[in-house]
Amino acid sequence: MSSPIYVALDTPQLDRAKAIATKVKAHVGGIKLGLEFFMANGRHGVHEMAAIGLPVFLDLKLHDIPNTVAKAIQALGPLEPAVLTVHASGGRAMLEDAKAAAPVGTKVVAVTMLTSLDGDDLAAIGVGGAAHDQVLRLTELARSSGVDGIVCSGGEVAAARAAWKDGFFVVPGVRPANGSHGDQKRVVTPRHAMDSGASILVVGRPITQAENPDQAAREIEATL
Ligand SMILES: O=C(O)c1cc(=O)[nH]c(=O)n1[C@@H]1O[C@H](COP(=O)(O)O)[C@@H](O)[C@H]1O
Repeated sequence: MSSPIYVALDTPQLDRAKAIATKVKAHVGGIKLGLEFFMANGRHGVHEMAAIGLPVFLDLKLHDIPNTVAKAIQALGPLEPAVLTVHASGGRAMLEDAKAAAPVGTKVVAVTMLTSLDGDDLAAIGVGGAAHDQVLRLTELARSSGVDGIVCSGGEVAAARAAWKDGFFVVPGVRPANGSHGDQKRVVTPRHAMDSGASILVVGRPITQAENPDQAAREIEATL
């Protein structure tokens, strides 16, 4: 079985993204290209990275009115990413239209609550209650809107999985024991996330900033 690790290649430099992907190729199941990479390298960059031969997770976290999101996804269609993100808080119509606009083979996953946020951040944007409840509310919205899965932290994935048995669960914000959290607030270890029901893990800096990215990926894979 291929590794559940998707390495987040958060860099504007195409050459650097290619070099890291090539180094870690044997120990990851796919690559994740996000806003930083896409803003700098666009569709051309995605094509170049796809040529490496790993599945591509295109993480653009689309969040706009339904028509705009659907048209943006249609425009991305020829890239045929394995996974594409939208924000669950864009609402039911946006989620339904996003799924309808995506290529058949692309999993559309809805970001529930960013792993960089905690309960205080929710309160600051006027959302009452705990992070856990907000994630479960948006999980149910995503499930009933027909997308393929969600993005959440490893702290909520067990409850989300219990509520949506065949959903696709993406867990970022994972750190090896004693790893630096950086800007992430809701963090668990990769092993904990997998044991709790994650389908795939997104791992960025613990691999990309390591002195030896291949060894870092191998060490994380060995804990799973
Ligand atoms: O959708 C994502 O991938 C995502 C959602 C989320 O809630 N939190 C989150 O960190 N991410 C992404 O996961 C990656 C995490 O990177 P590291 O913190 O460096 O491992 C980044 O590329 C983020 O954009």
